[in-house]
Amino acid sequence: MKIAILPGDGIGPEVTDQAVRVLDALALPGLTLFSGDVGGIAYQRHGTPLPAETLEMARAADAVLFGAVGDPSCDDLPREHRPEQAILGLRKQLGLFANLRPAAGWAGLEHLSPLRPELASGIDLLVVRELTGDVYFGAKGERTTAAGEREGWDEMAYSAPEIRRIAHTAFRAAQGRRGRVTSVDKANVLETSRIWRETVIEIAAEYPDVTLDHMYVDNAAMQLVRAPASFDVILTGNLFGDILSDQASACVGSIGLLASASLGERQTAYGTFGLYEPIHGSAPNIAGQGKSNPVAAILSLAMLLRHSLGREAEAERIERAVAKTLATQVRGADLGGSAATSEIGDAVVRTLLTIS
Ligand SMILES: NC(=O)c1ccc[n+]([C@@H]2O[C@H](COP(=O)([O-])OP(=O)(O)OC[C@H]3O[C@@H](n4cnc5c(N)ncnc54)[C@H](O)[C@@H]3O)[C@@H](O)[C@H]2O)c1
Ligand SMILES: CC(C)[C@H](C(=O)O)[C@@H](O)C(=O)O
Ligand SMILES: [Mg+2]
Repeated sequence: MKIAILPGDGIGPEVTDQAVRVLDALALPGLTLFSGDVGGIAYQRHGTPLPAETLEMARAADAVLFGAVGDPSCDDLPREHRPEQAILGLRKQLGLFANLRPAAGWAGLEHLSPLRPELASGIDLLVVRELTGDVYFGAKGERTTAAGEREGWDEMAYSAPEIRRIAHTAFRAAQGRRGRVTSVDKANVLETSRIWRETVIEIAAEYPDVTLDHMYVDNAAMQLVRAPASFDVILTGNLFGDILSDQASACVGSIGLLASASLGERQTAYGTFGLYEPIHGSAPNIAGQGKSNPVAAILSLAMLLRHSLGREAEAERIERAVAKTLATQVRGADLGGSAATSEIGDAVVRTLLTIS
């Protein structure tokens, strides 16, 4: 079993280190770890945010554990050199079109949500975000208007095959959950969303056991804070999914808690090849201060073990260790506590070793 570790920038290395410690504590036989540069650090060392050797390392692995990319000192670079291009390039080039972002309320953390505690504790949803299409990957550029002013433009497109495959992911996920898919779009305005909605309806016919409803994204953003427990699976495009998943993280307490899996079609000897990362970014405002919450990275490792390595028992063991750690008040500043990043890692490892 090969895992490529790509820590990246800012708090990426801090939180990934803690996830790797948890992985080490499991002492899985036959596991080899490789690590590579990605993002701003890769640009500094190799002149590109996604060096060919990093991409090859990811391709050759059974799974990728990714930290975060983003470096404010790169903000003025041309787009192709900016750190964020690395994660977009990995997703696209590895065919990782299905991004799973689960968000569930944590017992004992309800008071950290800006929502009323009874609303926060009822949250148990999965954002299924399409990850290799939409306005992210359309043509883009800058031009001059007739009046001689600068104008930026980004093309938004979704093809029916792209929509069909992510719809299948969402319906299958709903079958293993509460059997409900809410497809989120902007079909009252966007052509991409009209095709999206019609295609999702077509695929729904193959899943008579799943209930489908549709919501415009503006209403979905409102319902997510008004009645978050009403959502089971949220099926949506790349841009809307990016935004709604950060919002869902605040509803359950902190962005430092939300993990993700990015999956494609490639099967390995042990499961589905995938890339696993917290939904948060490189958080330059707290990087290097031991203030980052490594829980999202540790839970991303659990998703890796589940989906790519076929290690459900170990995935659940990590999830139980995290739940117990949070329950014992070992919490970082984002959760109102004072534990440092490494202390949270220590506590998860310690707890892991006491449960089977
Ligand atoms: N997949 C990725 O690599 C990814 C994801 C999102 C943003 N980014 C990049 O990260 C950089 C910063 O972006 P941003 O500030 O908008 O988003 P961010 O997610 O990095 O930070 C948003 C806020 O949440 C806090 N936060 C994030 N993760 C935390 C954690 N684990 N523990 C405690 N607090 C945490 C930060 O301190 C900040 O206040 C940008 O360059 C952006 O492009 C990368
Ligand atoms: C860094 C950025 C390109 C990325 C995205 O928008 O997909 C991030 O916000 C995420 O959620 O993973
Ligand atoms: Mg995001």
